[in-house]
Amino acid sequence: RNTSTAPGPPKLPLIGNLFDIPRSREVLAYNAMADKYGPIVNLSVLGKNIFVISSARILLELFGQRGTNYSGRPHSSMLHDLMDLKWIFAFKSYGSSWRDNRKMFHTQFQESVLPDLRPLQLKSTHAMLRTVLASPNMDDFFTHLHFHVGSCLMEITYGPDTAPRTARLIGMADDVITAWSKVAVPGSYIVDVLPIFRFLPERLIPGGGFKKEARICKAKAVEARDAPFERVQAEMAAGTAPTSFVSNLLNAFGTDADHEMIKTCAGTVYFAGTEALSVCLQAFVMAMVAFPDVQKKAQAELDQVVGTDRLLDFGDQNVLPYCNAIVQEVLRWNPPAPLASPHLSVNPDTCEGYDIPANSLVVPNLWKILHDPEIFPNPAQFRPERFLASEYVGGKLPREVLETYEIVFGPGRRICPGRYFVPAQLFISMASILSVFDLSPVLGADGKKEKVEANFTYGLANHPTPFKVSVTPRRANVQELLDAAE
Ligand code: HEM
Repeated sequence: RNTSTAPGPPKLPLIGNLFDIPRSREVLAYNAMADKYGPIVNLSVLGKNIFVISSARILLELFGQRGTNYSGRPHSSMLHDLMDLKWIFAFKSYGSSWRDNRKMFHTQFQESVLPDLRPLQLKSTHAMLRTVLASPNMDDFFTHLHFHVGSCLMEITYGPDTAPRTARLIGMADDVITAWSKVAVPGSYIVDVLPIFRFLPERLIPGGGFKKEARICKAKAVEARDAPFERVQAEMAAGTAPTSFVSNLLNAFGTDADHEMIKTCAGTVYFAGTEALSVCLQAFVMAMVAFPDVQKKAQAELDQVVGTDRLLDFGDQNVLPYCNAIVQEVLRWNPPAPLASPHLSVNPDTCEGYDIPANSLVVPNLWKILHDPEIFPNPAQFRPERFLASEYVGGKLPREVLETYEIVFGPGRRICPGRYFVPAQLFISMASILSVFDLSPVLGADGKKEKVEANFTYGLANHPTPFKVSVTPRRANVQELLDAAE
C-alpha cells in the first residue's frame, strides 16, 4: 500500500503530542495547525490517534459516505462511568440503543411537527421580552436569554411548570453541563488518563476530588432528568397533562421498557440544546452592537412587515429574508459547537492517501470550514447578505454556500436532530428582540458610545468575551403590546 501518516506537530516518544493538545482557545490552536499542516492534521496522545479535519469535502466523505466506520463516540471513564451520563444518547456509541433513542427523539423534533410548537415558542418569547423590559441591564440580559431558551425547551419537553421549579432544574442541569465540559479538555481528570483510578474510594482522595465531583454531577443529572418526567406521569394519571414531548410519547408507547427510553430521550433535550441556543443569542447581541448597520437594516425590514401596532409572529417569517439571513449568519459566524463532538472510528481506513488506524478520534473543525474565505469572503465580517439569494446572479444561493453552511449541524449519521427546530427558535427570539428593542453600545465616561469589537473565547463552546450593551424599547407602546399578548 502506498499510504503515509498524516502530517502534524512532531511527536515525543510515548506521550506523543500530549503537550500540543490545546487546553484553552482550542479553535485558534487547531486553525493554526490546519494552516501549517493542511486539512487533515494528525496528533497522537499516549498511543491514541486524533485527526482534526478542516475540509467540508473530507468531512462529508468520512462522516457521510463512510458513516458506518465513523459514527462512534469516545468512551470517558469520568463521563460515562462516574458521572454516569451514558444515558444521554449524544454520548452513546454507535449501535441499536443510540439508534432507537434518536428515532424516538426525531418523532418530536422532525420538520412536520414543528408548527405545533410555535404557540409555545411565541409565548416564551413574549415572556422573555417582558422580563427584559422590566430589567434591561446587561448583567441580567444574558441570564434572561438563557432562561428563555432553557425554559422553552423544558416546556416543550414536559409542559408548563412554575418559574421557580423551572429555574431550579435549569440551575442543576447547567451545573451538569459545566462539569462534563471539563471532560473534553484532555488531562482534566486523572481517571481519564488512568481508568483504574475509577476504583479509588472517595475517602482516600483529599477533598473527594474527581470522585466527589462525579457523585454530585450524577445526582443532579438524575434529578434534572427524573423529577419533571415523574411530574408528567402524575399529571397524566390525574388526566391533567398538557401535550408535550413526554405526554405525546407516553400516549403513543405503552410499556415500562419504553418509559425508560422516553425518560432518557426527554432528558437529552435540555442537555443537548440549551447551551447552543444560548450561545447563539449571546453572539447575536454582540453582532448587533458591533455591526450596527445590520441591526438598522433588520429593523427597517421588520417595521415594514410588522409595523408598529402589533408584535411579530411566525406568520411573518417567510417575508423577512434579512432576519432569516441573520439567523444563518449567527450560526456561521460563531458556530456554537465549533469543534462539534468527537467521533470514534471502528476499522482501519485510508483517506487522501493517509492511514486512519482503528479507534481514532476524529474531530471536525467546523469553525474553520465556516470561515473559509473562498466560500464566505471576509469571513470575520458579520454580513447576513451572504445568505440572501437576491445577492447572487440568478437569484439562487450557490450550492457550496448552502452545503458548507449546513456543516454547522455536523454532517453524517450524528447530525444534530435539533436542526429543523433551531432556525425557527432563533428566528422568533432574535427578530422579536430587534422589533421591540434597540441594542446599542453603552456611553463611556466621555459621553460617547463605547466601541464594541467582536471577540470570543474560541473554546469548545464559543462564548463572546464580556462586553456591554444598552437595551432600550423602540416605542412607547411596547409594554402595552406585551401586556395584551399571551
Ligand atoms: C443552536 C444551534 C445548534 C447547533 C449549531 C447544533 C449543532 C450540533 C452538532 C455540531 C452536533 C454534533 C454532531 C456530530 O456529532 O457530528 C449536535 C448534536 C446533537 N444536537 Fe445539536 N445543535 C444545536 C441545537 C440543538 C438543539 C436545540 C437540540 C435539541 C432540541 C439539539 C440536539 C442535539 C442532539 C440530541 C445531538 C446528539 C446527536 C447524536 O449524537 O446522535 N441540538 N448538534
